[in-house]
Amino acid sequence: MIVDKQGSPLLAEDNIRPDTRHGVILYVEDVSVSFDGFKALNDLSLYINDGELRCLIGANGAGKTTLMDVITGKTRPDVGKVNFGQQVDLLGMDETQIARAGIGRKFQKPTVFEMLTVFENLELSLAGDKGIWTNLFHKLSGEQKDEIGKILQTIGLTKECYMQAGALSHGQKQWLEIGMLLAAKPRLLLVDEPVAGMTGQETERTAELLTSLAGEHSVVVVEHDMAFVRSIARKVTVLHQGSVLAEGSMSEIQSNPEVVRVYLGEDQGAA
Ligand SMILES: Nc1ncnc2c1ncn2[C@@H]1O[C@H](COP(=O)(O)OP(=O)(O)OP(=O)(O)O)[C@@H](O)[C@H]1O
Repeated sequence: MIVDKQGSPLLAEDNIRPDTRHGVILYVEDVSVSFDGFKALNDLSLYINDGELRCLIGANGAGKTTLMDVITGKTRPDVGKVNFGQQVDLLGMDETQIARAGIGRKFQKPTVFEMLTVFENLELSLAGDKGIWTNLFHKLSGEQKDEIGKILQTIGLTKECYMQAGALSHGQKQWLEIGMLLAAKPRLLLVDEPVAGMTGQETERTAELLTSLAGEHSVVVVEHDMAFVRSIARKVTVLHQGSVLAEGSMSEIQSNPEVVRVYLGEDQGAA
């Protein structure tokens, strides 16, 4: 769930409408980030199209997390431009404002409310900004119930709706958290290693889920599991030493000698 500094859920109504008339929802241009003189991002440029599903890969330390941190306002770049649509300058906004603008981030570890049911978790993400307990006793409108029903269907947890979230499998918790993000109707979703620790079946289901979200949402997935990346990606961006090394379809990436040398080399058998 996306919350503001007071812990209140951010609402879909808070979202602004990014100008995507050129088909691009996220512009990252010439961005550099240094930590004590070390360049974690080095003159990086990247464009995410409206409604696309993009996979971001790269060795440990390539800069993937730093890039997500820059987009979501957690880290300020030394130089560069980051725009949501053509007009909205994300570098002039803080983390809460960026989340409110319609950029949702899912971290690797699920953070659902374990003591509450699946339904209640979604209810909290959807309902007003009056604090958790008021929200739980606040009567949902028919429209809100429909909305939760739709999200439950999307994340495949309709049957588990009255189950305590703590009793869900690891994969189900990940899907619930994606559902909680969806309640805020983000235009752009950043998803960090969604299938780490999942069973084969859960991984397949996650591939279907993320693929189904593209179109209505733009989705950027950071993932090391190459089989998973191959199963969902239409376009892959490879980061290396803080810059974009290559971009293209999975087969273009796999046959790029530079990518094979610096990233896929030892993994090529599995990839
Ligand atoms: N707060 C920080 N202070 C100093 N160095 C940092 C900081 N954050 C990241 N770095 C360094 O920046 C580089 C890029 O890190 P980043 O976490 O973005 O890589 P990554 O591609 O996400 O790696 P991983 O796949 O391991 O998560 C690394 O060398 C890391 O040690």
